[in-house]
Amino acid sequence: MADPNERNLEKYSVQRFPAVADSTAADYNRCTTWVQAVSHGFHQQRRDDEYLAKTLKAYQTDQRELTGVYVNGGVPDHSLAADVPVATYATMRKALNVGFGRQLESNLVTAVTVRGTHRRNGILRGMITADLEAAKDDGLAMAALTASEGSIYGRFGFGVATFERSIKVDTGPRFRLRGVPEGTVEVADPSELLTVAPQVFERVQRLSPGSIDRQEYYRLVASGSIGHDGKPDTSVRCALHYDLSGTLDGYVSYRFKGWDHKPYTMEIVDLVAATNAGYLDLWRFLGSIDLIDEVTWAEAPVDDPLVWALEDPRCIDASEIRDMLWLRILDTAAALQARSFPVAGKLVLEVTDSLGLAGGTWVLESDGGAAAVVNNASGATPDLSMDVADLASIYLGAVSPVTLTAAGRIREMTPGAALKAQQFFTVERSAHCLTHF
Ligand SMILES: CC(=O)SCCNC(=O)CCNC(=O)[C@H](O)C(C)(C)COP(=O)(O)OP(=O)(O)OC[C@H]1O[C@@H](n2cnc3c(N)ncnc32)[C@H](O)[C@@H]1OP(=O)(O)O
Repeated sequence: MADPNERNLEKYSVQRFPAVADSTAADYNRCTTWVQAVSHGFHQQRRDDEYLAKTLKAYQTDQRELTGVYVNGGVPDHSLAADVPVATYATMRKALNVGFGRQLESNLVTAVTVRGTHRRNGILRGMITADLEAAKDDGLAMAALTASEGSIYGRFGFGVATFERSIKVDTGPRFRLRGVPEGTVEVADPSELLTVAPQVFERVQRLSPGSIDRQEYYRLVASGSIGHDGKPDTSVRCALHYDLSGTLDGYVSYRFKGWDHKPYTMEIVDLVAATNAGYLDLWRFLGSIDLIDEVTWAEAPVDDPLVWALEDPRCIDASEIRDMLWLRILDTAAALQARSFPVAGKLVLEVTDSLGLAGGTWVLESDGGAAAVVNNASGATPDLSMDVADLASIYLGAVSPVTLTAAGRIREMTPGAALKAQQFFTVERSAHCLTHF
């Protein structure tokens, strides 16, 4: 642990190891015990061998690095054994779309748990500070996570970078979309998604600011190959969208909630479209399914073209707008240089960082398209001053710097600089992330 107090050093030891899927490998048991500890931490059931095998296979494909924190010395009789970690943490590396097609390799943090009997001893702080420092030392400029609670990660410099919301769409007679279909939709066997889903998502990843490249698990879930219990989910159905030239450019996988659930509802498992037409045509299809009154989606964009395509936008009952992707800038100059800024000009940004990873004052100069140059400007008077978490929140346009100034989070030293920064950090379409991890 990076920030260990003496007590923790004596009490705990940390092991970091790659996920292995080979059940005959020496490390397999350590990995399965680690997965069981994660299930425990998230109040899920004990996992059976099938679930463990499938999960570790997917983890190995993603090259996940697992961290476990173990109690030193003995544990009391009858309690969980010393080889069961009291805390878990995992990382993998995936690309983040930072706007205008640019990709930034990022350190994805997931599976963070600390056993209730060891909480609030600084174990999370130790794990996360060590990992963020190591990721930066390894040349990464960005870390990302999705959070179980909104109060945990701001203190570590993470800021909300995308939102999502749950929608219920009334697909009764008033469900009508403007325009006409620009392709065709065909029903397919869900197993087709094992190959099709990653291909379609690869296009979406190139086109969508805020998108994170998906882990292996997604194609398994979308195709019904694995459900929450590790068994195949035979209730999953799927439809594919083809553009006018016959190229497959979108899919939806969905399941019926059952005849005892009223209104009769189709629940979207995954909806991915690489074209605007594909997205709307898949909704046309969903709206046309006989015997179904409602379609629900828990991962809908907040800025959703569907609202504006519907003749009656009140068909959508939206609730629970939630923070989704949280970003943590590890290297300010590298993260800014990774982006393309759509306006030309210059901004001087002061960034504070309580973990000491990304703080400083930077001159950002953009030519309005191809290049952004970032120079260290220590001593210069900044136009704007903000915490590194706030820079993460404006980085893909999740919130306007004008709003963060009004909230007292950003300090504007040069009048008008917050509005200028809003224009700088604009991306080509509202950031949305379809990848939970
Ligand atoms: C990316 C993901 O995986 S998100 C999933 C996070 N995991 C969960 O929600 C599972 C259930 N919860 C847990 O396992 C634990 O309570 C954790 C992981 C959230 C926290 O672990 P702990 O080891 O207790 O945290 P730690 O003692 O290092 O606390 C670090 C700081 O965060 C604060 N903190 C920890 N948990 C919370 C919380 N749930 N809400 C608000 N603040 C919190 C602590 O007060 C402490 O603050 P300080 O250092 O500024 O004084």
